[in-house]
Amino acid sequence: MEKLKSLVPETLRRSIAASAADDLPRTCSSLADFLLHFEPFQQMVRDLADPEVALCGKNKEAALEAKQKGNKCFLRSDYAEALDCYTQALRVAPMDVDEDRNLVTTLYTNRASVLQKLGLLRECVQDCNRALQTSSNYAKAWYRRGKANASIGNYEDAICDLDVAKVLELSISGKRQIESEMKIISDQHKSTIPSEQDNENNSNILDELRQMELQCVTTPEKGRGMTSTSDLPQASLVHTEDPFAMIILKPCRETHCHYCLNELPADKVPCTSCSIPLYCSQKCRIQAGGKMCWDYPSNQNILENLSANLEKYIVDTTLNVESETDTEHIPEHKHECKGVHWPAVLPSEIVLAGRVLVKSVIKRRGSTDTFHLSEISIVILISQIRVNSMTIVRMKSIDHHGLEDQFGKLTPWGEGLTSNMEQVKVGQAIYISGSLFNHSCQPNIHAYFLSRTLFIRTTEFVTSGVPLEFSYGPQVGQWDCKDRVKFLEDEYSFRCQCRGCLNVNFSNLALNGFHCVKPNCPGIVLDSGVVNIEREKLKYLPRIVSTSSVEPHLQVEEFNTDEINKLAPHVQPNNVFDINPGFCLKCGSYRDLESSSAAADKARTRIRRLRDAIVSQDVSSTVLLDALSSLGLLRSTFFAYNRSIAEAEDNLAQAFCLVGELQPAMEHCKASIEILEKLYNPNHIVIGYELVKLSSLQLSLGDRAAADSINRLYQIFSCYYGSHTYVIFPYLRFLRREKHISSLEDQLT
Ligand SMILES: C[S@@+](CC[C@H](N)C(=O)[O-])C[C@H]1O[C@@H](n2cnc3c(N)ncnc32)[C@H](O)[C@@H]1O
Repeated sequence: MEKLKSLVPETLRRSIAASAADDLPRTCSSLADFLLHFEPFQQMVRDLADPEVALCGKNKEAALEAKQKGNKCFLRSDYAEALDCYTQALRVAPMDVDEDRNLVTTLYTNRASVLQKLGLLRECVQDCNRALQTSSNYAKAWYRRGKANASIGNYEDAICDLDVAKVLELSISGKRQIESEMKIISDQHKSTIPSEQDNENNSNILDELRQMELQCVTTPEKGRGMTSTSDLPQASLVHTEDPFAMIILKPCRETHCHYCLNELPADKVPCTSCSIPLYCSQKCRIQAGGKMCWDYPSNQNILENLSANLEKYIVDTTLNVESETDTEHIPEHKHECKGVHWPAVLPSEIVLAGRVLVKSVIKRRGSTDTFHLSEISIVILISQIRVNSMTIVRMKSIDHHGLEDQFGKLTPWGEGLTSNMEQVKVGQAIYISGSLFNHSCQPNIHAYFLSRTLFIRTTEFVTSGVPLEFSYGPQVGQWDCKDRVKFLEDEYSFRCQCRGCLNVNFSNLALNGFHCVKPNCPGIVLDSGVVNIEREKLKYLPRIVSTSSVEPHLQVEEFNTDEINKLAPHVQPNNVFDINPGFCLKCGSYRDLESSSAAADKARTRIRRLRDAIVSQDVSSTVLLDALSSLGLLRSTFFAYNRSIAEAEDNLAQAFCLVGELQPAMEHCKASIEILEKLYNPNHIVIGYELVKLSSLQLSLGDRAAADSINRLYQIFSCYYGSHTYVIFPYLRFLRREKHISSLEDQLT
């Protein structure tokens, strides 16, 4: 692709780059004309579309080779490697429905053995199901399913599985062995007390989604946007939606399901017609690609000698998922499957545009409208995708079992939760209604994803008619106004008109502010970048602060009294000096920002060194002491709520944790939270993440304040994720359970 791009004449490239909207039809047509008559382009399309040459065709020889490798790994007990080999073999194995026992059946059965060895018993049962769906008379697969079902306590299924295996087994000795195993399982079954069902969290999402009346309103500043016709309490679910079209991002192609975007399990399911996508289940495979071309084998020949119950059991086991799956919607992968697999070679936005087009074409079939697409509409579509698509993110999962161990032993939280929560970008999607929500750097709603479904919740009480806006990325508290404005202009090509950017705001000044040169003065000193963007807003500030209330002739709605109150202690109430870079807003003293910045940069370099040491898990006392003295310098140079101080405190908390000194770790963690509470707000999700770290340290130290921290973080997460809190942050259960255990211990002592 890059090579092809470099072959487009420079003049043509320049004329397209410099095109105004009116010129685009002409310049784009020139590019289309050029490519249509350009032989290397034609050849590339031919190569990509040729199933023989293309990357994604099935290949029986390659599948057999990978299978052999898998068998060898299995024999030398290298199960992890065997798992990879069988999965690779399944990706390229063709579905030979004519053969008595096709390769796919054997591969799923072999992989089931590996999964059994690895203790992944549910996954083992799934692979047996897949094997039986292609060859229902395969005794070995029924037998393995029975053994795995017995191990996870599904005794009734296990007995049925072995019963079928016994019928299919040809040798008398084999039948006897199965019979004796059935007897053992049956005895185990009788001695087992049925366990209580975990009924928690079965709430129906649709029940939660009240009949919110959202309406689309248009303003000159932001175009269309969404509001509610009634007041909305905090944490209300206001919108859910499945994407019109979606694409998995390239870095996640081997790790996440290509349909639902959840992390892939050990029993990955490849596409039956090509070798590219991987799914977490058959259901996702079918949703993505539609029902595939092969038919299920008939069960007729094995059903003859069986009881009616067992007959029904076989039918249920071998036909379950496929027949139940709703395939009404338009499958995204189907038109890309076989021949060339475009997502492997083209940029995500182009593939997404292709999926939008296919869906539109299919939807119009049957309607009388004709569908005509010119080069210019494709260009518009692609640029609209840039503006309107949403990036689907996932919270990187924490290993719960590891967590449980840590709680069990109450060991220090070195590698656990004192590190920051990480989000992974997994997909890009078009949501038809979701893309009508505008951006705010101080949002009042929060968007998140469960598999590919978008959910939107209020994070504060929202009065009817107030715009509902989530953040497209930057937020007040994270960056100052000029950085946010620049980011949004670069990434989304609009100048932000949100409340966080238009109004006076404490964080916009504090985040990168300097300390006054007088050590005891609480005033803020601003640099020229901040002054330039804030000067207009600050013009009214001294008068507002001096009267402690907003003067009637000023536009009241533009001033948030909470923000003014936060600023009041740090600025001079009387307008006696100008707002200039380097001058304290409280006492007017001058600070030489050039030399202060140079000194602060050195301190930040030493903090970065500490960060590197944390990453390599090798924190020496020299690095730690250096960082501590740098923190002192940052505190005397920067304003008390400057973000660099919060970051230094956070790094020190992690470093002390790593070296096993939990008390100072906890103090630094608290200091970081104190700053972030001012920059964001005390109930912001960022504070929730910090409280996870703090509470885990408090638990390790046996500090009773852990209970309050855990309650607080639970409140914050519930406000952002409502009934999905535990689905998104499963470890919160462990924290709450541990809090409960500590409080019981307190009662005992
Ligand atoms: C995903 S669309 C939102 C819906 C859009 N307003 C419409 O009329 O279709 C994003 C576009 O909305 C506008 N927009 C969204 N948030 C904005 C904001 N805070 N300030 C100014 N324009 C905004 C920008 O034009 C941006 O490119």
